[in-house]
Amino acid sequence: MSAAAGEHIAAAVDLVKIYQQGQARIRALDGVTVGFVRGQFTAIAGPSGSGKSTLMHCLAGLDSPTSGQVVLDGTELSGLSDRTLTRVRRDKVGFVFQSFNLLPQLTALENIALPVTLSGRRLDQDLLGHLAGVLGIGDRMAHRPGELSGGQQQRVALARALVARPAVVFADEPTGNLDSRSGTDVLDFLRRSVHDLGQTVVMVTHDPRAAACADRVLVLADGRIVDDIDAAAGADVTRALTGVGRTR
Ligand SMILES: Nc1ncnc2c1ncn2[C@@H]1O[C@H](COP(=O)(O)OP(=O)(O)OP(=O)(O)O)[C@@H](O)[C@H]1O
Repeated sequence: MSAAAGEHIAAAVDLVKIYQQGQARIRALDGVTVGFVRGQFTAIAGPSGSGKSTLMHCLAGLDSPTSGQVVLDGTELSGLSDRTLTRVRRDKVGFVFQSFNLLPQLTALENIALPVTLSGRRLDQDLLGHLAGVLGIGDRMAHRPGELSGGQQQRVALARALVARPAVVFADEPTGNLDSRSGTDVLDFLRRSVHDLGQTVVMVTHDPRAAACADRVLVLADGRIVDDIDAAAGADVTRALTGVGRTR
């Protein structure tokens, strides 16, 4: 897998994550090996408690595995100091969360610019203009999150995640708090960002319809990958997921 890690923008090798809760040991990840190629949209699906968020958090450097390796854009994450890990996350990763996670006191524009500013880089005005246009938020830039709808807030969060041109965008249930129309817009945008801008996107979802928008669907159960569906080749994702009652 070391060679594979070289071909992949993100890779995990034999990841194990054990949570200790009192006397109980919960094996949230049980030996996950997987690579993500550049410019692909991958969904991580599976039932509640199967380890989707844990896998995403380990891949993104938000959590550290009990054992195993994560390589993100050529950097092996294990053993990095908290400070270095924070910098790697800031420079290489864009995040989109179910709950938007915008700073309420900042305007939409300030929220979008924050990760770039914090890393000491210049905001790419052309990309910002492109993203604002595609997302339809150009006239909302001076608004604070409290003055925006949920769908608009998530579109601001998408612009924030994309404008720094991260190696990988990780999205955790990005449509979970949205009505179906706004959810569809978010998924369409993620697809376009992959196919038009070459962005790599990894999205955790329990929704088979959301997973069906991806090129590839990894199915987790009990901390293991039990299926790897090539949706780009026309596999029927909704049927594959719902047929076996795998999603919550
Ligand atoms: N901080 C923690 N401490 C203890 N156990 C945890 C912790 N985080 C997750 N777990 C456990 O690890 C397992 C995997 O959790 P995880 O959140 O990764 O699953 P998931 O597939 O994302 O679930 P959901 O769809 O409900 O969000 C579960 O059994 C969960 O209870």
